[in-house]
This record gives sequence, structure tokens and C-alpha cells, in this order.
Amino acid sequence: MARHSFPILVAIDGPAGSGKSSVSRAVARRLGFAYLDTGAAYRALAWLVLDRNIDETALSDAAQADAVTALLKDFDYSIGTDPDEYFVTVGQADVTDAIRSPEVSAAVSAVARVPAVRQALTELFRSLAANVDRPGVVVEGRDITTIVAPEAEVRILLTASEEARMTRRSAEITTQSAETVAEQLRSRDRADSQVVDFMSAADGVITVDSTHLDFEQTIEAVIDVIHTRTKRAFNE
Ligand SMILES: Nc1ncnc2c1ncn2[C@@H]1O[C@H](COP(=O)(O)OP(=O)(O)O)[C@@H](O)[C@H]1O
Ligand SMILES: Nc1ccn([C@@H]2O[C@H](COP(=O)(O)OP(=O)(O)O)[C@@H](O)[C@H]2O)c(=O)n1
Repeated sequence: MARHSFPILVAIDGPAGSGKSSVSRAVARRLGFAYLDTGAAYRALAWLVLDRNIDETALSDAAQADAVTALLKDFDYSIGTDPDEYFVTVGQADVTDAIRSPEVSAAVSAVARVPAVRQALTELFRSLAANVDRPGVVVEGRDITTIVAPEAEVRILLTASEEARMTRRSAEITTQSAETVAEQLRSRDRADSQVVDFMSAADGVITVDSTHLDFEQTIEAVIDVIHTRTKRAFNE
């Protein structure tokens, strides 16, 4: 497929379990767009920290930041941006499933708060999004509407009540109790929101609240915003 010089950028932020990944991927599939999951890169770097046996809890904040920053030069990361062929690799290792483990989820916020990490990954996301071979790209994370792509044509904050988010996530994770999943999600959101604000919509960002929408209705609500904002119809 030909590379489009200016893919339409759809930026989606929101807290854990709000539906960012699943909804973004489905929207991209329907519109023939690419899909970029930015949380996967933070998770993959956290996976590398654990794989190298770096015990972050034993280090001071500054030493932690240095250790993680030093890893960036070995971070041979790649991600599939085709919504039908999602994969995440670090070097030769396929980490698509490993980055969803509770250990990685527990370690990721500490990695994501290191400024040098955010800077490097933000550059990576801009370059990945600019080089997709589709007419548009849906990029989802925590700071896409505000930092990574504040100029995006479409900017959405996808929210849902805490209760709905916890229920949805614990239905997915069967290896831990619902209480454990909820507590981990809450504590990750708390840590993450000290670094970026993804709980309130920045100027010009449209909120889609999926608390009372099912999955299909949420996809349709997001596609409606895309059509309204771009004033264009894409092949559905
Ligand atoms: N509107 C919705 N109604 C019901 N379940 C949903 C809805 N949106 C997403 N889900 C489900 O909730 C779970 C969490 O969604 P996910 O996309 O992983 O969230 P996030 O990427 O924001 O953490 C998934 O199992 C997904 O299928
Ligand atoms: N744009 C982003 C995306 C993710 N992240 C970090 O990466 C972690 C994992 O993101 P994710 O999107 O995979 O998390 P879920 O919402 O899917 O649980 C978050 O908890 C943040 O610490 C970030 O800091 N900025």
C-alpha cells in the first residue's frame, strides 16, 4: 500500500480499562487506518528492566532513572501497527503476551515517569505515526492528545466510571481476584496521573464516556467524532 504523506491522526487518551486499546483497534480496522498502542512501548521497556534483573525497588529515584535511561540504547523495539497483525518485540523476543503480566503492570509506572524515557518514546511514537501506510492512524495512550500529538485532527478522551473499568478489566484477568485487579488498576492510575493528566479533557478534546455504552456503541461514538471532526467519510 502507498504511504500517505499526511495520515489523519486520531489521538485517544484515557485511564486504564476505559477501552482505549480494544476500541481504537476496532475503529482502525473499520476505517482502514493503522493502530498505534503507545502503552505497549512503556510496558516493553518495563519488561526489559525485569528481564535484566534490575531491582528498581532497591534503587533511589535518581539511580532508577539512570538505570532505565541507560537501557534505552539497547531498546530494540518494534510493534505492529496493522490492527489485524498486532505484535510487540524487543530484539528477538516476542513480548506481545509477556508485557501484559501483573509483574510488568506493577513495574511500568516507575519506568514511565522517567523524563528521558518519555522524551525518547514520544519521538518514537511521532515517527511511527507519521510513517504508516494507511490514510490515517489511531494512536492511543495517556498523553497523545496533549504531548505526543496535540495538533491531531481528532482528539478524544475515552472515559468510563471507575466501577465499569474495574469490572471490564477483572473480566479479562482470570488469574487474579477482582479485588486485586481493581487495587492494582487504581494504584497504577494514581501513579500515572502524577505524570500526565488523562482524567480531564484538555481544550479541544472531545470526551466519550463509555460507562453506559456497550462495545459496539463506543466504537460508533468514536467513529462519529472522527467523521464530525474531519468532515470526511472513510471506507467502513
Ligand atoms: N464500552 C464497553 N463496554 C463493555 N466492555 C468494553 C467496552 N469498551 C471496552 N470494553 C472491554 O473492556 C476491557 C478493557 O478494555 P481495553 O481496551 O483493554 O482498555 P484500555 O486499553 O483502556 O486499558 C476489554 O475486555 C474490552 O473488550
Ligand atoms: N502514552 C502513554 C501510554 C502509556 N503510558 C504508561 O504505560 C502504562 C501501560 O499503558 P497501557 O495503555 O498499556 O495500559 P492499560 O490502560 O491498557 O492498562 C501506563 O500505566 C502508563 O504508565 C504512558 O505513560 N503514556
